[in-house]
Amino acid sequence: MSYQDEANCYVGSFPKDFSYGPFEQNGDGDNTSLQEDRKPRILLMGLRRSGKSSIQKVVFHKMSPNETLFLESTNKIVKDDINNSSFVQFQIWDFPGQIDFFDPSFESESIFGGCGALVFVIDAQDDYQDALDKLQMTVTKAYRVNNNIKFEVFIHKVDGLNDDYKMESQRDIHHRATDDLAEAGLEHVHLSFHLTSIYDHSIFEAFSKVVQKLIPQLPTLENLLNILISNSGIEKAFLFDVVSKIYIATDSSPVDMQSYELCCDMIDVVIDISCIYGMVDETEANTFNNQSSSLIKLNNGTVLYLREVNKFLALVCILREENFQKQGVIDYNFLCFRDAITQVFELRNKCQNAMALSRATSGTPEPLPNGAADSVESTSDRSQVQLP
Ligand SMILES: Nc1nc2c(ncn2[C@@H]2O[C@H](COP(=O)(O)OP(=O)(O)OP(=O)(O)O)[C@@H](O)[C@H]2O)c(=O)[nH]1
Repeated sequence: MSYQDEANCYVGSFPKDFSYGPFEQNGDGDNTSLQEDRKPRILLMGLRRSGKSSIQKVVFHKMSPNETLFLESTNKIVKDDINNSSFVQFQIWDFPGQIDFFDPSFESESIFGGCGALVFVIDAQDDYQDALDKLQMTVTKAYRVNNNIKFEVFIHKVDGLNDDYKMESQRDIHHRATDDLAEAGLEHVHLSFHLTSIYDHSIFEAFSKVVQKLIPQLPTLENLLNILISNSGIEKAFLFDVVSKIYIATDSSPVDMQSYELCCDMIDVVIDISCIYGMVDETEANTFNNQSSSLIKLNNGTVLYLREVNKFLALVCILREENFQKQGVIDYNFLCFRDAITQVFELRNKCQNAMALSRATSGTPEPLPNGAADSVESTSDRSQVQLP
């Protein structure tokens, strides 16, 4: 089986969680629209000018941060399909800052019902009391409709703040937001906080964490990465979605921002070089393919090693130069790793296809072929609504 075939294996129907592979390859128009409707949603909310549209444009549309200065205010919900070009597939809904939950036209059931994560953006350069009030209102409203939502608070625009003030703001916002929730009787609701800016990699890192929480196979991917690094003398390994530079998994050692930035930069280098020198045919859109790999030796004795996993995913490893002498072992272990990942998603595909088939024939879901019903999936699947 070629690598391209392997990538195509991931195509399938994924009713609730992340889908793997472009829908267009499915070749079934009706099925495609069904899948589009069932894609998990990430909602971007927050006050006006807090930076929601900028985040979406920078992370998923390669807009340079400076260009966001010219973005116009959003005045209706903007739905953005993150698919086709990327391994990770979902929808991002960008809300206007002035949204009014008490407006009768605000369909909270359908908006929050199928939502996987709600990202609330707070402008840390501004007075954030109003934002905290809005956060409390938003969480209360959303949690009542769907208690499976992951709530993520981005303390945003921290590029303008010094380190002490950043930490102080985070502590203060954390404290006040959790107090507000406790007052509303929602002390059990968990909020995750991230310090972010579009002017550095923090926004990509934060989005990686949001996306990871919605990938049901994450523990398996982490385990596979742990096995790979411990048997190959690798210090840190990231599994990247190449297009968005979101890492969908890493091994269980702590992530330090510098390592992540190095790996992101390496992906940029590989893509740039591939675009300049790797294009066989002028019409070729994606030059990152099964032949892609790269090795960069830094002058501090560290090696960065990139291998493609499939059309959308790359493994980027950081290791000491002396450990790279056994490159054969690393390469062999990588092939085992890639096989294992393929199997994980093939199994996932089979389960999803079986569920889709049983739905089509009987109208009610049947147990998964391996007998392991995915409770999270079925719960959320029930709450999944058709898009307006
Ligand atoms: N310094 C700094 N400015 C940012 C950052 N992110 C966004 N901005 C700026 O914030 C302003 C508002 O950004 P938008 O993305 O339009 O904000 P929004 O939340 O979508 O605004 P509405 O559509 O009105 O709700 C723009 O001028 C951006 O350039 C950041 O990380 N740091």
